[in-house]
Amino acid sequence: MRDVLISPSILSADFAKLGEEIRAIDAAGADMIHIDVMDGHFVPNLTFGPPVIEKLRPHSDKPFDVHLMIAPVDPFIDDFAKAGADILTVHPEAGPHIHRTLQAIRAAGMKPGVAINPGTPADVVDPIIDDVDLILVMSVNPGFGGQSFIDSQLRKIEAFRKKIDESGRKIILEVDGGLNSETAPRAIDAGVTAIVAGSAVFKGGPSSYAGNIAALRGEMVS
Ligand SMILES: O=C(CO)[C@H](O)[C@H](O)COP(=O)(O)O
Repeated sequence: MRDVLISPSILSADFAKLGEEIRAIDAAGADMIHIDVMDGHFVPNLTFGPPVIEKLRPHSDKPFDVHLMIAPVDPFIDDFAKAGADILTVHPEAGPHIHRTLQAIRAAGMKPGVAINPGTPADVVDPIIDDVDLILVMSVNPGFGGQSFIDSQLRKIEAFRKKIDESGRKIILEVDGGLNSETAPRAIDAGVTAIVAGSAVFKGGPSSYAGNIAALRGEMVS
C-alpha cells in the first residue's frame, strides 16, 4: 500500500475533553487533525466554529484540516484563518462562487480544499483543479459520524486520481466517511493519499488510538 496521511476526525472525540483528545491523537501518530464544522443548515447537524478551533490550536502543531459544512462560507474565511486553520475545505454547493471562495482562502494564507458529496460528479472539479491543494471525497453523506462507506465512491476516487496525475499538481486526495481497516485499503488502492476517520480512530479510548491509526495505515497492530 502507498503511504497515506491519517487525519482523525474529532467529531468522534469526547467533546468535553477536546484539547486532551487532540494531544492524544497527535501523540498516537495522526498526521493532521480533521475538524468538521457544521451549521445545521447545509447539513443537518451542528458542531462548532472559529472560537473553539482557536482554543484547540495550542494543543497540536499538526496541520488543522478544517472541513466546512456551512453556507455561506465567504463571511467566515478570515475568522478560520485567524483561528489557526491550515487547510480549509468547502463544498461547491455552498456557493455562490466557488472559484472566488478558493482564491479568498488562499489569500487568507490557508490551503484551499474542495469537498465532493456522494451525489456530486467528479467533473465539478475540472474548472478549479488549479486552485485546490486538497480534494475531499465524501464517502458518506455529510453530517454524522458512524455511517457506512458508500462503495460507489471508489470509482470517483479513481477518476480524481487520474485528474490529479494529469494536472501535474501536488494535490492531496482525501476520503472521509466509513473508513476502517477493511475500507481504507480499498480507498488507498483506488488512489487516495489521505484518510479521515472518526469512529475507527476514537473507538476504545486513548490507549487504543495508536493501534487504531496504525491499522488504518495497514500496519500490524501489536
Ligand atoms: O465529515 C464527517 C461527517 O460529515 C466525518 O468526518 C466522518 O463521517 C467521519 O466519521 P466516521 O469515520 O465515523 O465515518
